[in-house]
Amino acid sequence: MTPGEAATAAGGQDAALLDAQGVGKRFGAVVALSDGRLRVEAGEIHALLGANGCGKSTLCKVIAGTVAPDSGTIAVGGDVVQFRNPRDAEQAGIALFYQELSLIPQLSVAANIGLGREPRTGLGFVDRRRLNSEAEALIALFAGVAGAELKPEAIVADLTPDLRQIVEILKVLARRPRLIILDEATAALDGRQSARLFEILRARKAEGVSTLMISHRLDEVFAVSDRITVMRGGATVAQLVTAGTNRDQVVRHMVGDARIHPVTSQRMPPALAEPRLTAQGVRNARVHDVSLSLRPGEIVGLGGLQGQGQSALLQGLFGALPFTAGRVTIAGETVALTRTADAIRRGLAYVSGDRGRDAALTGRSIFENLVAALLVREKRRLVRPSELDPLATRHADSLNTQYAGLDAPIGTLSGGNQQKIFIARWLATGPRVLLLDDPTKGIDLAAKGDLLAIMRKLADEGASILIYSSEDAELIEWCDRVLVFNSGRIVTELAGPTLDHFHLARAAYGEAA
Ligand SMILES: Nc1ncnc2c1ncn2[C@@H]1O[C@H](COP(=O)(O)OP(=O)(O)OP(=O)(O)O)[C@@H](O)[C@H]1O
Repeated sequence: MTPGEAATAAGGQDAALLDAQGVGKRFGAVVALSDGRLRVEAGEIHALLGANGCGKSTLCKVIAGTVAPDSGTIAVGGDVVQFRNPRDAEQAGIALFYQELSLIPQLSVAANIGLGREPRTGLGFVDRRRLNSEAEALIALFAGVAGAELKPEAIVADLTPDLRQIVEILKVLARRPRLIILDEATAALDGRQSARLFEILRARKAEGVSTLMISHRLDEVFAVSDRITVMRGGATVAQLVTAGTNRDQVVRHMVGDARIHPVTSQRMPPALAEPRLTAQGVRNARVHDVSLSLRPGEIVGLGGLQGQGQSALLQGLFGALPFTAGRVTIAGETVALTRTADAIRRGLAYVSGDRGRDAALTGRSIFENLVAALLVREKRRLVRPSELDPLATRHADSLNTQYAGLDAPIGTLSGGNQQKIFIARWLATGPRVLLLDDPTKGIDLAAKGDLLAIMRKLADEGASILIYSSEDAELIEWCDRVLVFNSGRIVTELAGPTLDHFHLARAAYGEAA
């Protein structure tokens, strides 16, 4: 923007709450943003969409003062601003929810929420009573949809991913911003928690507060947003009014000419073979007396509200959260799954959507992250890149991951592209039983289609797949049958005509199909 144009923006009558124009940002050779443009009005909910790696998080970080842009202008309420750090942005009324979370795990919930703006006593000490009561009032916003563990004194490291995500949201709300920026804030939340968040945002909107939300879930975008900005390849390509557009148009802007696998392709029912894996009466901290069997070629879903034992079952089968009772068989043989290395060697693979906690070898290269599981499976200690390089490249490319080279640190990838690498890590082991724990968190629509195609191919080749997804649509469209969990138990099995949104919701809330 020229100085003349900047002056016009500053003097304009109907200045937007936020107006970003021509924002550019490079990281070394990578052009993260070439022409980021975004206009957010006061009192609106605005969605920022685009495929993984298209520059959404970088644009938000520029707006929130975390990343310094190379070019472009940002105006807040008509005034051109230059934020040197997040504190500057906060003073201008902008607060960002970080996709990778900005919490200090060793501190309490209240300390994290109040970080940097702690109330003080007359003597200048932190006023813990006020800190806790302020946190208490914020926590109450999620009353009834968050576990009782969410308390001001709780240590963040002890919380489940959904509760940590809620704490990050509360940390943003505590700052009372005029512009709330949420970078995939619902990724770890279940349906009820997301719905509550949107209620809160609508209430803020009525007070003139705006929200900018990044989401890969088009259902929620169409349910709550007023306007949509779509980015592709580092540039803004469309600015739309939600009521005047539809899913297909938005997706076309997002992917350009790229191809998307049809997500609803039909497949043959799996052959009736002997079970590959059975569990009888298994238990651990969150699983109470669960029995199931998985045949070769089957894709079986785990449904229900978040945190009902689905993840604990998958972790139990993988030896990460060993069962304390019951029996598991693989190919007819009783096995003790007490260590993940044993599970990997028996052909099991576990993909978690919680990339922060379970997946990343932080500080290591993409290559090391890709081959980590394969080396355990093969019991190999020495890495011979000449042998592994082609394999790593093939698997990294299988989900259309964007990366500069296999040597680049994993942390330089966008969130969704990191998740694709963690999925590829397990595909590289050639698993016979694939355990997927909400694997599509943060990955874009095209990659979801690619993942489904890969799952179907693996199943057609005889693998068995057990998948938990927080998105019912994935369970309905991807699975042969779905076991619905409630309080650590399977309450219903849905298949064929009963495998739909209605029956899933009814079973999740405690009624049998
Ligand atoms: N600190 C960094 N160092 C190097 N490259 C980076 C860095 N941060 C982002 N990038 C690159 O910039 C591009 C844009 O990343 P960004 O995180 O903004 O994408 P995004 O649209 O938010 O993606 P996602 O949907 O996967 O979260 C990607 O290619 C990413 O690898």
